[in-house]
Amino acid sequence: CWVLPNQAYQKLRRNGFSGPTPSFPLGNIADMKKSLRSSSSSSSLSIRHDIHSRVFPYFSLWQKLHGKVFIYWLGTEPFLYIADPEFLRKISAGVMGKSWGKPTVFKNDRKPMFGYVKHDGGINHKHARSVDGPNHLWKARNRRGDRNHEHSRRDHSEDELRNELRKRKEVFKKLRAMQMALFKYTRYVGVPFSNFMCPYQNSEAKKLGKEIDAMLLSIITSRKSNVGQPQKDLLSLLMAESQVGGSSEKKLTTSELVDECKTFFFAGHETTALALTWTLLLLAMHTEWQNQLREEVKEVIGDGEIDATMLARLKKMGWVMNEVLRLYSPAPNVQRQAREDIRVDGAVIPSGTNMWIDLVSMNHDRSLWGDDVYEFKPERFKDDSLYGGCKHKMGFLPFGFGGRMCVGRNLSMLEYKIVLTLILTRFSFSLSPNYCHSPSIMLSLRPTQGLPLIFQQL
Ligand code: HEM
Repeated sequence: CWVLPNQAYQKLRRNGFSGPTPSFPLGNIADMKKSLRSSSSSSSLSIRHDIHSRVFPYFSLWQKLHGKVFIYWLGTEPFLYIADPEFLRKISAGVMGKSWGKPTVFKNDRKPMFGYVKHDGGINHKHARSVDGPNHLWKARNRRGDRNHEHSRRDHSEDELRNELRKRKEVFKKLRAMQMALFKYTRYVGVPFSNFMCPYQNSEAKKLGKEIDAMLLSIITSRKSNVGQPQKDLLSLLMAESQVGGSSEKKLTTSELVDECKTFFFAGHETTALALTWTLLLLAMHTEWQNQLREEVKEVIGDGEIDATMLARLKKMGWVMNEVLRLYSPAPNVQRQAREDIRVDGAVIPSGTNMWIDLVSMNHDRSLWGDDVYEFKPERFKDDSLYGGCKHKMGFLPFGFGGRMCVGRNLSMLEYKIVLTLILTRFSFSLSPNYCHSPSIMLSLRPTQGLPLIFQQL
């Protein structure tokens, strides 16, 4: 618990990395909790986008004392904190995809959420294909002019649909409850025997995990037995994709399908839904951008049916999405674990080192973005659609980087544009006077007090 991590820590220190002093067995967790408590008491009516010191107050403080690269401790696990894109470039330059893993310390804690983390040696290739698969199938369906979606829905017996919808709602409710339970529990990540510190949350998460698996299993099994009456939704597309070619290598097992569903909720649904949520906030505050996007949708799509090629032509909407991901990145950090020694500027980051890359800090770094860093300015992506004028190519990583980059980025862009198009063509919206700006991290970056909006039908 202590000797090995401490040896790793000493190696890092010898290589010139400093950081806040840890104590046994919590590491720096007590300081982190204390600083969070004082910052979270400050939900406010004024909306400021410089959120770093609010959502990561401890990192913001330690940066002032130790710079943009330092060591801190989660329990008995040392983490190398990184908010310097040049340092990140250097350490990732010579690293092959397989030499990066996810910190093992998170593996067990998050198991009820993502069964797939067992494939830690790299992205599960079946998984990657199936996440991108719906995208291809969606395009293919539209190319073929197959518009039988509604039709096939009607074919499906009403009772079965109702039954499945009820189960799906229940699954979502339980997944959300599991997230809350796990969030409290994972605050003691890295602390030896932390299972006993939050026994209720821990057993609750495990219980919910089992219930969710059983419900998803029953949905998949009943889908499988309904040959010839497919629903055209993501699960069916995944199931169809897993059958394509029919070879056993390509097929997903039922338990892999269950894992995929959970991944879609946490890695896929949550992130895209939050990107849309923050977009609604920013568009409610900037009605000129609401109007610009509405105009663009009118020009590109008109009254016709949305298809993938049209979505690609919604350029301004793409800028808005990027600017939202910059200011309010739903995935606020990226984690890595070195699987081999990494050499950087004569120093060595030893194999096994955990790394915590702070995306919120880099997205709000004045030295990378300029004096307008806290302003909502989608036009910064006009001439530089990938980096928005960021002074460093590794300074804007909303979907991560390298071999472990988000496998759902294309899908999320499609979902985002479809949903936003549907909202913009039906409603105009403004911020409710009851809105309280309360961004905080609960695994993802969320408005903890919700986002009340006033909608007006167009
Ligand atoms: C706005 C939406 C999204 C954002 C901001 C986002 C962001 C991220 C980030 C930052 C990572 C970590 C990458 C890394 O470690 O380098 C990640 C990983 C991942 N994302 Fe996304 N994501 C989004 C949507 C989606 C969607 C729709 C899916 C589809 C299911 C998805 C599936 C995944 C998976 C499976 C991984 C893990 C990859 C691995 O470590 O093997 N994401 N995402």
